[in-house]
Amino acid sequence: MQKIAKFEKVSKKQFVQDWLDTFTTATQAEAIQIYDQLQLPKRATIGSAGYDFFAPQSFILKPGESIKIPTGIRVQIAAGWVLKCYPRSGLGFKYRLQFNNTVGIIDSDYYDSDNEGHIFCKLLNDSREEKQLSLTQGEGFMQGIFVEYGITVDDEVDQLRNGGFGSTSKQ
Ligand SMILES: O=c1ccn([C@H]2C[C@H](O)[C@@H](COP(=O)(O)OP(=O)(O)OP(=O)(O)O)O2)c(=O)[nH]1
Repeated sequence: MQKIAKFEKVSKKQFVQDWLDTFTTATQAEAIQIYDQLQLPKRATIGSAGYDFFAPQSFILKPGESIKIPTGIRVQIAAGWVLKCYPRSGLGFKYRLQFNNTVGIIDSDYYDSDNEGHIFCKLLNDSREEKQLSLTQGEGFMQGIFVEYGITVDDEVDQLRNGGFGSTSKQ
């Protein structure tokens, strides 16, 4: 198996800033407490492809509701690889849990961006059976899979990334 990546927590400063931007009623003390309890993503078994990301905080999602989650995690990825994030299958089966952006693509050069490569996720409870999703802090909610990719033979891109969603189209 090729070892091509390493998960880390973003800095406490970055996490607190992003947490308070996202949850405007949260306090700094709450954000610090959440940061201190963050766990790095893990695979459940030797044969699992997906690294489970664990909920930084408990939350409830009613059908039709969505939530943006600053995971507190960044990842160093070798060139030529990408991390693709999906909802955990069990939550998909039970609640049709979706990402607003369908799949989270985490590029290797996101790590060096101005938000430290902080991975965010936007979840939607798309249940058609009026099922409310209740997730406890520390429970897995998304899985990330490292995938190798290629580029075209005439690819000459030389632009550098600095930022999250939509950053390369802003320039
Ligand atoms: O669910 C996601 C998807 C993306 N990202 C981060 C990592 C990724 O490297 C960066 C840019 O994402 P993407 O390339 O998918 O978005 P874009 O809107 O096309 O932005 P860009 O113009 O920066 O490529 O945002 C997340 O944290 N969570």
